[in-house]
Amino acid sequence: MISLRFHVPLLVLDCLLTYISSGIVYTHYPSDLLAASWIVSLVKFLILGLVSLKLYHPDWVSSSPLYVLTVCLTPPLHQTLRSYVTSHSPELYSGLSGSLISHITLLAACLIWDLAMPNKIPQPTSGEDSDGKEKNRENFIRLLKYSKADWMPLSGAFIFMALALISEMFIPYYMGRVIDILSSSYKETAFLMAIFYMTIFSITSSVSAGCRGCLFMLSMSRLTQRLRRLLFRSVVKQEISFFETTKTGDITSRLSIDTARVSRSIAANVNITLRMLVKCIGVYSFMISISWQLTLLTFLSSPLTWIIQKLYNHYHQDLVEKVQDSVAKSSDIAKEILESVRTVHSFDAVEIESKRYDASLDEIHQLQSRRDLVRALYLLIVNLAAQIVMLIYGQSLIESGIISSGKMVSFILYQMESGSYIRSLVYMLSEITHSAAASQKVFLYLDREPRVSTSGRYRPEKLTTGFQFNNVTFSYPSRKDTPAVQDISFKLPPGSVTALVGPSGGGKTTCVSLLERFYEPDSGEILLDGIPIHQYEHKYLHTKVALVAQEPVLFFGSVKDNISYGLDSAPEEQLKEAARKANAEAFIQGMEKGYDTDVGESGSQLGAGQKQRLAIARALARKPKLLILDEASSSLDAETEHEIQKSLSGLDGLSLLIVAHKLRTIQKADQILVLEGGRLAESGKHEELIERKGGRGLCLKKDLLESLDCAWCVEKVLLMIWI
Ligand SMILES: Nc1ncnc2c1ncn2[C@@H]1O[C@H](COP(=O)(O)OP(=O)(O)OP(=O)(O)O)[C@@H](O)[C@H]1O
Repeated sequence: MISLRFHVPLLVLDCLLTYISSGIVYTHYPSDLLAASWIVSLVKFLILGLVSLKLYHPDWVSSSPLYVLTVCLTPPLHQTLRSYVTSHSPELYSGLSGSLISHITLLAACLIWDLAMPNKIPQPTSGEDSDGKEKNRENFIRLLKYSKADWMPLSGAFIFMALALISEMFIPYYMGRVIDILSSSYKETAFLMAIFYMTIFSITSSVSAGCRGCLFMLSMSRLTQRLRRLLFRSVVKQEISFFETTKTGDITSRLSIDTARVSRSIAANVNITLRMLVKCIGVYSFMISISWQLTLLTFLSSPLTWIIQKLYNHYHQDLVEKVQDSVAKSSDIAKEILESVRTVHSFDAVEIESKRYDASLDEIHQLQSRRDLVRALYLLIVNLAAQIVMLIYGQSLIESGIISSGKMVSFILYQMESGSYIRSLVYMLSEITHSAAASQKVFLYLDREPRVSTSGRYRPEKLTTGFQFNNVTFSYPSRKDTPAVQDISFKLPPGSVTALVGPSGGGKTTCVSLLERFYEPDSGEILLDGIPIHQYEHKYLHTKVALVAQEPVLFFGSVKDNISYGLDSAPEEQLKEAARKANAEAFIQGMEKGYDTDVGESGSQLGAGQKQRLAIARALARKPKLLILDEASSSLDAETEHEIQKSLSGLDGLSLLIVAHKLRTIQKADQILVLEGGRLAESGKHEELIERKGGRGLCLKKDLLESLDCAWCVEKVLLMIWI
């Protein structure tokens, strides 16, 4: 933002104009210097404004008039404030010193703005595309748009913030006055007035600060909530491979930490901008009015502070990122242990796992301590350097009678205030740098479109010919060069039962996932009634295809909630009928509250067989055209399985696709598809496959036997004996 091509000519011209115009105006208005200083500023603004438009600089196109306006307004504003508040007689800045101070103040503000809103922000590590440049400003504006709904509390917060700041600024001034009154000839009225003003400003500042904090917190939490809601919606609709390639810890940390940080950044940015503005015009006006020499000295120490700050920011940012990573890692560990607590207990690994978690906490602690130490050192160096220089010089000014000790006290208080301001500024600077990165990450997820499109709109009244795989080939995104299924073609006619069999890793589950549209085939097509399934409306398709997995996932809630899961509305009779067909009605009615019984977290209050029957009922409640049972009867006894199959086969037009290991399931299937190494090795009815018993699929070789999973081997052995 700071450009020599822009600032140096402007400063020179400003000094020249101030010198000439002050001389002219002074001769015409010797008695009203306040009015004179406003006229000088107006003239300067017109000329400098025109010139600044010529001094083209890309970064300054939008903000140059603001810069000129601030430079021109600061001196008369300062004079006016000073004459009203302190009864000082106004004076004209007639040369280099006045203009220099205005420019330096503003340049310092620009520098801080530059630091607060750097052009380059840390790039996300996820490898997602991003242009990076100017992104943080764009993100900030986008965040402001998200905050539109909170304009009332935010405006209130700004007003209270300005009030608090203005009141704060007057307190040190009146403290200095009290000291001066006490150390010189005591005047009671002046003393009481000073105390009165001090009290009024203190009360106003405290009340306003309280209201400001409250309103900021309110709008911040509302924004956080809004962002979380949007982010969750966007994340949860992503395709399955997104969740396979993105760590859960990453997603949850974006939902919880990054969203909060991003909303905080609004308050932080506004804090910086407003505080800079009010402090620049206010605190530094007071400081200059007390002693311009000391103020200049404070400014001269700024480059040193700035260099230290740059170094600090660089190191601190690195540490903050490490802390964030280790926090995410630690929550991943905790999650993993808690999710597999049964295994941990059965292997008596409680102590080992606790130690693993302890180690992750220790790592966080070490990193946090290092970060805090660096911060403490930084503050110490910055504050000490500035204070010592100023105190030594201040003492010489008092000794030579240039300022009174009361004024020196006021100055020190102002300087301390600006010190505390720098502290919060530094905190907010790092906060803003990280919130820029955080908002980048949040927006990346918010803007991410699922790779599996859900834009299909086709939803016919009637379906007639069923599903069909046409030369389908697919590789998982994480294993691009090894196809999980290759050139597979088969049909699932309405009303038929198809068994998918084969050794582990053969591609059975992959076929199911493709039917569910968890992934998109790399080549070939999956058709429903001759139309590619991606052209169907997403919700419609998922009522036509229902999946029951081997270990079905149930959700916390009642039996009824679980059966009607995902359905907008379903009459109770429809749910009961589904439960009946799934052979679940008897056990549901046997429960204390029947359909209203809670199933516990993830269905923990139900047995494995009951869970499977409930999951089958949930699938049937949607009245699907294709029901996929992915080893879904593994926990059912033979009789229950038989009952379920009987009721399912009675359903008109329902195709069943069964990923099976059980002989009895295979025997009854209309077609058996044998998948090996991702290819369709054999297909046909049970009898046909047996007739072809010399064929590959049923040939029992020793090496093949070893490579197959246990259940499949048992099936083969049984088949051989049976044959
Ligand atoms: N999410 C995944 N990411 C990468 N590769 C995968 C993924 N899921 C499966 N695979 C691989 O794809 C191939 C087919 O796996 P698939 O799960 O479809 O076989 P399967 O016949 O269902 O096996 P199982 O009977 O053990 O479930 C295997 O080589 C497997 O390692």
